[in-house]
Amino acid sequence: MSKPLVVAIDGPSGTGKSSVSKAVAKQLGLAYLDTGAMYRALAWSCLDVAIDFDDGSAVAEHSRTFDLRMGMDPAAPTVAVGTRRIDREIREDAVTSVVSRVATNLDVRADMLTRQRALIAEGVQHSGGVVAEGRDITTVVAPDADVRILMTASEEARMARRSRQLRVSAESTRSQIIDRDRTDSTVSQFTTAADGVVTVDTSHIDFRQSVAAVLHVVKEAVGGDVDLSTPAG
Ligand SMILES: Nc1ncnc2c1ncn2[C@@H]1O[C@H](COP(=O)(O)OP(=O)(O)O)[C@@H](O)[C@H]1O
Ligand SMILES: Nc1ccn([C@@H]2O[C@H](COP(=O)(O)OP(=O)(O)O)[C@@H](O)[C@H]2O)c(=O)n1
Repeated sequence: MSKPLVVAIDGPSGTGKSSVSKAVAKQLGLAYLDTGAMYRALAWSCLDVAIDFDDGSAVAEHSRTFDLRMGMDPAAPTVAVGTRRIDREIREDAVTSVVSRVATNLDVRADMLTRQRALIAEGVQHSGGVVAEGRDITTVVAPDADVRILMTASEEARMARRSRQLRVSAESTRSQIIDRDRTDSTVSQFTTAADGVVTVDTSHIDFRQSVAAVLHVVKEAVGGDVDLSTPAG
């Protein structure tokens, strides 16, 4: 890759952001940043040290001071607080059900913005670029990214994927994703594409086709600078 490449991908839950972003980062030899995992890590850490979620300033203060460490290798991304790895813990219901409470705290978002921009700069420096995904990457965190994509999918497709992924009923998935997206959308706009953002609708395409669709958008945006010949590892 001749020059740094930043790919920003946003979208609601279950559209395929994480899995597709990881595969694209692998294919392009870039770092991978899961910004949702950062909010999840904060929620986990607040639970761990028993911070009252109703106390917005205590949550924001904790966000500014906790020792969050993100590993950005797309083949094995990691999340830790200090030396404690919490990759599995942040996916548990206890965290999923409270994560929007920390993510809708505007002081928390300001802190995460600083952390995320620093991580993107690190990805550019060490890996020649980064694929960063979340809810506000194309609009707030990296509005100048070389490639900006909004992944969408029908509510049915998203619920079906999540229930398959978590092995739970579609109904219990509803509150996990639809209600959470509704709360999240009070602070970030991730259901319609902002100016210059390309929409990739994954409702009727499978995972491999979604990866190919994103790679196609990257290629269109940066042309010959991208080598798509290396197979994903
Ligand atoms: N285009 C697709 N078609 C079918 N399943 C998909 C597709 N993209 C992702 N998946 C699967 O759907 C589930 C949710 O994907 P994930 O990447 O976690 O979504 P998000 O990060 O947007 O919440 C995963 O099990 C993933 O393998
Ligand atoms: N850029 C981002 C990414 C995630 N988030 C928050 O973090 C939560 C978890 O994000 P996630 O990407 O792990 O969630 P899923 O889309 O995988 O369900 C979301 O529900 C949002 O509350 C955010 O506010 N801004």
